[in-house]
Amino acid sequence: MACRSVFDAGVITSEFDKAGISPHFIPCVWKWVARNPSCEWTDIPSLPSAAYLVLNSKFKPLTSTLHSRVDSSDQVTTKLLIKLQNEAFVEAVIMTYDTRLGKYCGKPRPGGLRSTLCISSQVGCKMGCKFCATGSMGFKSNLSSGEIVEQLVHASHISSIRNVVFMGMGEPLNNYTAVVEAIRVMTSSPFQLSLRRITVSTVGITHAISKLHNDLPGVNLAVSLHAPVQDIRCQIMPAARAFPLEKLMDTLQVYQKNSKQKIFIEYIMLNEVNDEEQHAHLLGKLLETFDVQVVNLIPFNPIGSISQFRSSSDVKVSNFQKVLRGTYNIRTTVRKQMGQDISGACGQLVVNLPNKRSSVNAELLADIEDLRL
Ligand SMILES: C[S@@+](CC[C@H](N)C(=O)[O-])C[C@H]1O[C@@H](n2cnc3c(N)ncnc32)[C@H](O)[C@@H]1O
Ligand code: SF4
Repeated sequence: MACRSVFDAGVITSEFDKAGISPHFIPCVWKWVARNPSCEWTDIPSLPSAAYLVLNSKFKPLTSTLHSRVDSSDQVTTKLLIKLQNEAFVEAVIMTYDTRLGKYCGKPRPGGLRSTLCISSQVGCKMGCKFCATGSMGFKSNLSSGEIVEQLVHASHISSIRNVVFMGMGEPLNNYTAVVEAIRVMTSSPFQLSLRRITVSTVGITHAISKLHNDLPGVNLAVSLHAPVQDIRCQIMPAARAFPLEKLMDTLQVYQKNSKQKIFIEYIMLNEVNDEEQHAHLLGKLLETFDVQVVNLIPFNPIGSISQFRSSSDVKVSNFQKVLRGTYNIRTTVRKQMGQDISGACGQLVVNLPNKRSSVNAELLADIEDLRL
């Protein structure tokens, strides 16, 4: 039987419990592994002897390996290709921000560093969005909570990670239990990230959005809306049939009422699909009663022959932005293009080999990071 990751919190808690070992020892194990992923269990001092037996028989320090790493030419973006125990690959992207220079920077000065990590929650995705290469893969497997946390462990050996965004491969709310468990581990010792610095991006899985605030109060929610009306949403995002726009907006109203948190809205700009002035007005009206942190207009990243879409012209994107800002007073940004030379762009990945294009969206990280400043 395959060994489990020690970062699978539920599994290690239950195994320790069965062996009569206090759960208080778990953060100690995590601390050692986070510091030194190739440690031997016997390196960890002061554990009860039963703990060494359990660790030896059931767990590996890390179940995934860092297969390769590619830095962008400006060294702002680093893409990690991580091999899972089941031989599948996922990607994670690190972006480094220099707080003193006030921009993403490849050569940060000491003390001015903050890094954001974009991670994957699934291999492939069953949501099938027509503009997304990950969607075209279909669903392959869910990551365990440990495999999700291990992306943070690998990345932390390269950079000091301050923010985490679930905007890599997969639909995080479609792997809800593992994602919630992983976030709880990330916010506890030794990682101790603040929930405020973690963002979950979703296509709009309504029943999961309803639970999110209770399970993770304070976590940020980004919604990939992409159309202001149901029929366009259905054309480009098959999941909209299962999670209709009206239901989604009702769910978001309740979410905001309960959480008192602003939401991030993602809107991919697809030529002659959802990018006309009338769509901007419909979107503005749809969002009028919401507390929106920002609408991110995302230039479509071509995914070769997989998709029939084209990116909207700069003029159309700019007009769209003007309507949302001018008429509806909604903070609206246009996604920066980043990490292109290492294929670190939104939705472009079908991961198998190191040089294939990436689904991890470096531009999104930039927008989220900008808003934290
Ligand atoms: C890859 S998804 C992962 C998170 C989640 N499944 C979601 O859809 O929000 C992250 C973001 O990338 C966007 N995206 C997907 N394919 C894209 C493409 N080809 N060009 C630009 N953005 C894309 C998605 O719409 C979403 O807003
Ligand atoms: S955009 Fe998100 S939900 Fe849609 S197919 Fe890609 S990963 Fe899945």
